[in-house]
Amino acid sequence: MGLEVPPEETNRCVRGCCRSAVIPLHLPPASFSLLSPIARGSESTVYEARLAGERVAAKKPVLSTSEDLDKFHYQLQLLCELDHPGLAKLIAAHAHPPNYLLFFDFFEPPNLADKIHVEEWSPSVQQVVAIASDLAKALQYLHILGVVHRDIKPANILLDKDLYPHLADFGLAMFQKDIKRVSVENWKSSGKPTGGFHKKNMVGTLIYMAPEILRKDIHTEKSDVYSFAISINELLTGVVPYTDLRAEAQAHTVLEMTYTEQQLTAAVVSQGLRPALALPKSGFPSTLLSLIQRCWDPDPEKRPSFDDIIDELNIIQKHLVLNACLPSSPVSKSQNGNIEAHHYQEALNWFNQGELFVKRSENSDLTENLWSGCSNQSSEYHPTLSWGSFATCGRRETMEDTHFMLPHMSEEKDVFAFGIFDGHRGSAAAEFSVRAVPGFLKQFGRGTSPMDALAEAFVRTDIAFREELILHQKSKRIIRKDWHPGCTAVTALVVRNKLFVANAGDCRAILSRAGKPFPMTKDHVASCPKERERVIKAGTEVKWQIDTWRVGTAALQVTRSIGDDDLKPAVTAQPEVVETALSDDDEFLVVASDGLWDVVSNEDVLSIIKDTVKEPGMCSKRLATEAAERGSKDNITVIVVFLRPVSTAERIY
Ligand SMILES: Nc1ncnc2c1ncn2[C@@H]1O[C@H](COP(=O)(O)OP(=O)(O)OP(=O)(O)O)[C@@H](O)[C@H]1O
Ligand SMILES: [Mn+2]
Ligand SMILES: [Mn+2]
Repeated sequence: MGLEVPPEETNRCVRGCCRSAVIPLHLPPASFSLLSPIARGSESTVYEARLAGERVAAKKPVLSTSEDLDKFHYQLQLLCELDHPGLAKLIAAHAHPPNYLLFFDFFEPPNLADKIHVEEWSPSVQQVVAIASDLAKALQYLHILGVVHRDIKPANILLDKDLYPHLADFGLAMFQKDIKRVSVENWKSSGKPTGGFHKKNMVGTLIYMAPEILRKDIHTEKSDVYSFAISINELLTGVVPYTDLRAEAQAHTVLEMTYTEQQLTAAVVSQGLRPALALPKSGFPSTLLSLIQRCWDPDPEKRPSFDDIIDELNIIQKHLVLNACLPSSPVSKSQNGNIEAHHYQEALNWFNQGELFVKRSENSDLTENLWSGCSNQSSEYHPTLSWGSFATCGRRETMEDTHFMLPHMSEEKDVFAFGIFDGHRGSAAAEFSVRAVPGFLKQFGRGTSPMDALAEAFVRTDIAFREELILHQKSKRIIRKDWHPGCTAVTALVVRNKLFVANAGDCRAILSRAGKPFPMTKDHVASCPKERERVIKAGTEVKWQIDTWRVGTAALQVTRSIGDDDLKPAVTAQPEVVETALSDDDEFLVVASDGLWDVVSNEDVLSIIKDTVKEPGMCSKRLATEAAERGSKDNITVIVVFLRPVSTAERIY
C-alpha cells in the first residue's frame, strides 16, 4: 500500500501517547474517504473506506465523553503493538480532532456469525478444526503479549477468501496488568464493589461470558478460553447459544423471556448451564467435544491454555487426515431395483425445480447493480438492517411454509430481500416459489423498477410453476390428476432507503413506524368484499361455506396465490405492491404467514417485540411461540428485520 509513515517524532497521536514506527497515525485527510457503513454499533460505526487507493475498513468510535477518548487512545496504543496473521490488522489511524478513525484490512462479509446464521453454513469437521486452530494461535499470541481480548464471539471473527479467521474488535481488549489495576483501585476507593466496578469488569457479550465474569470477577486469559469454546460449539452446531433448550415441541428457550438475563446468569454461574454440545453422532470427533467441554469448565484454572488447545487440535487434525484416507463404508443400495411410480413422485424436489427454472430462463448470471437507478443521496436516510427468522410446523404434521432471506442480493450492499410462501394443498408451490421468486427478482432487477420486478417475479413464478406441474403430470412423474397445489406469497425488498412489499394472499408485513403498526399489506381473502367482487367478475364462484366466504369448488379462502391452477385466472398471482420511504421513525419490519396473524394482532406483535431481547432471530421465535401458545393451528413462519442499529446491550438484555 502506498502509505508513507512520517518520521517517528511526528508520527503520533494528538496527545503523544500513541506511537508507531510502521503504522501511520496522522493521516492527511485527503488520503482517505469513507464510503458506505458496514455495521453500526452502539460504540462505533464501521465503514467501507478508501485509503491511498485501497479498499479498507474504517472504524469510527462514538466519542462522547473524555473517558471514551481515553479508551480510544488505549485501544490505539494496544493495536500499535499487535502484528499477527490471525488478527484483523490495523493499517493506519487518524488520531487527531475532529476525526478519530482506525483503519483495518478489509474483509468481505459475512463475518463468522453471519456465515453461520444468515448463510446457514454447515462447515465440515476439517473446516471447524482449522478455524479453531487458527483462532487459537491468534489468541495464544495475544496472551503471550499479556493482552486479553474479552469479546470473543463469531461476530468479531472475520473471514478471508480461504475462510481463514481474523480476530477483530479490540474495543474491550486490555493488558492483563491494567485490568488488575482498575479493579484494585475501585475496591480501594469505596471499600466494596461499586456500580462502576461492576460495569468495568462485566464487559463482553452475555452469552459468551464466563461464569467468573458474570460473578463480576476479573477477566483472565482463561475467560477468553471460555468464550472461544462457546464460539466453536456455535460453529459446530449452527445454533445460537441457549436458543436450543426445547422442553417440548414449543420452544422454551433461555433468552425467550422464560429466562431473564438474571436467570441465565444464575444458571450459568451456579447450575453450570452451557449451550447444547454438538452431538457425537453428527460426525464430530469426541476428542473435539471433550476439548470444548474442558474449555468451558466452571473453574478457570481447569481450562486448558491456548498452548494446550493448539497441541490438542493438532492431534485431532492429524487423525482427521488419517481417517479421510481410509475407505468409507459402502453406500447402502436399495434392495429392490424396481422403482415404482410413486417413488418418482416423492423424488421430485420442488426446491430444485424452482431453481432450475430460473437458471434456464436466465441470460447472464450477473447480479451486480440492481436498481442502481434508485440512487440515494448521501444526505438521505440510511437504514441499518439486521434480520432473523423462525419457522415451525406448529400443530400440523407437515410443513408447507417456506421462506428466504437474501441480504446480499446484489453487489451493492444496500439491497435486501425477504420472502415467505405459505403452501396449501401440499408444499410444492411454496418450495418452488422460494427459489424462483428471488431468482426472477435478480433477473428483472436489472431492467425494471423494484415495483415492476416484484410483480413480474410473482407472475412469472406462477406461470412457471403451473407449466412445470403439467409437464410432470404428462411425463407421469406426478400421477395424481386432480392435484392443484398453491401458495400465498409475500416479499419485502429494501433498496437503500426504500421499502417495497409485494403480497398475494394472506401473509402479512407490518412496519413499526413511530411506535405504531403500519401495515404494508392487505389480506386477499374472499371475506374482503372488493376481492370477492373481483373473483366473481373473473368468472369463479364465491360461496359462504361452513364459516366463511370461499372460492370455487376447492373452497379456498384466499383470493390471490401462486399455483392453484384450477382457480386461475380468478385467483390471480398478481400481487399488490406498496412502496414507502424509510426514516428514523421505522424501527422494524415483521413479515409472517397467517399462522401468526390468526391469533396475534398487529398491536400485540409490536408490543411483544418491544419487551423481547433485541435480536431478530429471538424476536421471531418469541412471536411464533406466542402464536402457538395462543392456539394457532397452522404452520408459523416469522421474519423480523430491525431497520435501526441495535446495540450489543439491547441485543442481549
Ligand atoms: N476489517 C473489517 N472488514 C470488514 N468488516 C469489518 C471489519 N471490521 C469490522 N467489520 C464488520 O463490522 C462489525 C462491527 O465491527 P466491530 O466488532 O469492530 O465493531 P463494534 O462497534 O465493536 O461492535 P460490537 O461491540 O457490537 O461487537 C463486525 O462484526 C464486522 O461484520
Ligand atoms: Mn464486534
Ligand atoms: Mn465491540
